[in-house]
Amino acid sequence: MLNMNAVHKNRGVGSQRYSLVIPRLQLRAGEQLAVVGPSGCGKSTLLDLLALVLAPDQAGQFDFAPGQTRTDITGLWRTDAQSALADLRRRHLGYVLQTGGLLDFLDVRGNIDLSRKLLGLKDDGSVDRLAGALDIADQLGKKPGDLSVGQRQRVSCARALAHGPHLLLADEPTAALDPLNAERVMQLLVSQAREHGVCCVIATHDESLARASGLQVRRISCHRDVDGGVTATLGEAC
Ligand SMILES: Nc1ncnc2c1ncn2[C@@H]1O[C@H](COP(=O)(O)OP(=O)(O)OP(=O)(O)O)[C@@H](O)[C@H]1O
Repeated sequence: MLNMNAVHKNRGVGSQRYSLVIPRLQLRAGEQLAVVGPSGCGKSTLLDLLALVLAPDQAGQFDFAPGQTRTDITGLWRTDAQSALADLRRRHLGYVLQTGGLLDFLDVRGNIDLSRKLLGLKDDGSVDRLAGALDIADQLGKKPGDLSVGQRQRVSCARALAHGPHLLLADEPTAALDPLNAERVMQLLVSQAREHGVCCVIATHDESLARASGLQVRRISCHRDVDGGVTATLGEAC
């Protein structure tokens, strides 16, 4: 479904330079992957490349094929095809942010339904089904500000899944939670993605939680170069 080969992203210059190298990343439908590594190693940078919000500086190959059609993502960035990139994001991607990213002026139902509304999808009961599965069915009428942090993260997970994306990305979805809630949210997220056959990539610093949740693990490792900058490389599954 997604293929990356020899993809590079650079940020900053000189001793402040940070480079992410992705030698190879192949995602198949339904695959569940955790990207782990310490703070600053480039987990968010990788997710932003996958989320089509950050352009690679170099790419041997970067293809996305959520359905029958394969799209050359590098070509879209080269030609600055912003509306095509936005369309792919809207239709095929779901994104869970570290702190939820919910809209305060919408209630929980409105937040979960947002990704469907943007695509003009009619109510098919999926908002209620997801709310039930994520144990927030009794919170649908509340505003995000009236929820616990764990409930907010579960709403964010429901929102990211409601429109039936092919690829679910989650950036440290459990970092703000206590260990018990972290385990619960991770398990619900993974089981919902599995039930819906959604491929997911979850960035986390918590490798043991990722393994306990049944995710395949790939580490990002960093080394300092002679110019003082840092190169980070996505390793193979370990
Ligand atoms: N907009 C930016 N401009 C320049 N450098 C940046 C920018 N955003 C991030 N970086 C640098 O890129 C590197 C990777 O950052 P990134 O946020 O991807 O790491 P991370 O593993 O997600 O960190 P954390 O776990 O703390 O969220 C860091 O060295 C960071 O300083």
